[in-house]
Amino acid sequence: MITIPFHHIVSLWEEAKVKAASINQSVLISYTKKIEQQDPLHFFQKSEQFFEGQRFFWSNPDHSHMMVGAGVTAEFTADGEDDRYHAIETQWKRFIRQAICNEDTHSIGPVMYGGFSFDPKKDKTKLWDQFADALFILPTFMLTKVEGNTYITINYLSDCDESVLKELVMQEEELLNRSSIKHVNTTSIVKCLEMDPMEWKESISKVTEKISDGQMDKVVLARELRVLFQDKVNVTPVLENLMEEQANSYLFTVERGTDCFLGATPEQLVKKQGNKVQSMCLAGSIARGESVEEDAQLGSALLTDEKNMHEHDLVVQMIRASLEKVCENVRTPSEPNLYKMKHIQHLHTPVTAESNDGCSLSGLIKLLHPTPALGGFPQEISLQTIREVERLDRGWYAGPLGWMDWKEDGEFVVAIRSGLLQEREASLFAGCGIVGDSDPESEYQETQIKFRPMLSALGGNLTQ
Ligand SMILES: C=C(O[C@@H]1C=C(C(=O)O)C=C[C@H]1O)C(=O)O
Ligand SMILES: [Mg+2]
Repeated sequence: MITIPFHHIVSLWEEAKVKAASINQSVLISYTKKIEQQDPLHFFQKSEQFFEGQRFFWSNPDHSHMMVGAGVTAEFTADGEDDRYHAIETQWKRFIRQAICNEDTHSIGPVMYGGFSFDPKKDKTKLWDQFADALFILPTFMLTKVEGNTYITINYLSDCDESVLKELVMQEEELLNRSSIKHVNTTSIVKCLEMDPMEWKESISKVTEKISDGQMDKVVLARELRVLFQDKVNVTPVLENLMEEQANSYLFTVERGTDCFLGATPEQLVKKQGNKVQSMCLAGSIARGESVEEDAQLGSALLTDEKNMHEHDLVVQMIRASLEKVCENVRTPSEPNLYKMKHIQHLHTPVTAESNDGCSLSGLIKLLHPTPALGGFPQEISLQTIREVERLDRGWYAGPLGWMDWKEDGEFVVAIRSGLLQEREASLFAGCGIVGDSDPESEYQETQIKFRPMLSALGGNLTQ
């Protein structure tokens, strides 16, 4: 095991204190070191002993980029700001500009993670109290696994005491030691409560009428499933199940005290790396087949279904038009392909582009969110309709969730196929794109399928 030498921690801290005194504000010290291979899930579980309620997990679909955050060194919020995306990025830039990093950062360096609620203008309930409309965290420890290499980063502030430094080194040693930990099981589900399914179907009929009247083209309506458990849910085995079952998905977990928002989403909102920009149009859905033949039949039915193609095309048009405002060479294939997960298959159109100078990741999120895959089209009237007819508090469900590094590059997903765990309860969310010829019963069935990834990871099914 390679740990970070105490004298390095101290000498960077002393350098930071001098700088802090000269600029009259506390300075971040960020130390990154390459370490032996570590299983990120194991690290996530180990960090529970010091940082329960303060952990983060991220994996991209092919697991070539995984991150685990533990502890909170700094927090960024944007209450009352007109542009919450820009406000967060501005705070981050200022904070990072003064940071002292070790030379050996392997270009990993400090990374903040967090997310945005779906719609800050929607009336709030207590459900999402722990998740502000914009909330980002710089963790104390970050384990990063990229392209098979593993790194540990420690983030601390110049104004901490020397005793904190000693504690950090002790914690790091403990977190990285390979001693095995007790395997924990998921608890059992006592009850699943569908929140007003009849009313939800009625709201679909109302919306299809508005669409047929020509008021708008598409609105995404979501609903909630409440799950009650025997005991408090431990997040590690749930995450393990998601990892095993949900191939082709991003995995994410954000813990806030006793609440935890997690999911396995297939949907990327945007990734920016230098001037390279990627996004994804994902809309239009059908079940997976029992056999290879049935699966292929369902897939080709989806690719030729007018209703689903329309649902999808609205997303492609909007994402293209938004990116064209700030990027060159916005490229999409002319036809969607199929994107398959364990329980569902979608129409999928990948998007690539090159950003112009001055185009930031926060600017891209602002332009894109919510796309018609989660909001509707046109954007403002569909959001207004959701505010009026949807009964649930979406909170961070369907919002942008991701991370940003010290170069202001990063990746954000759309936080769907997700749930909010609160000790012995969970709220799961699923929605679907409503267009003029949507049938309430088949949209209802589509949401049933979309609940399955989370429900299955929690050890249940919809007959409970
Ligand atoms: C809204 C959700 O999914 C979205 C809606 C889809 C649809 O209606 O076909 C497909 C993919 C997602 O963009 C969800 O999973 O909750
Ligand atoms: Mg749909």
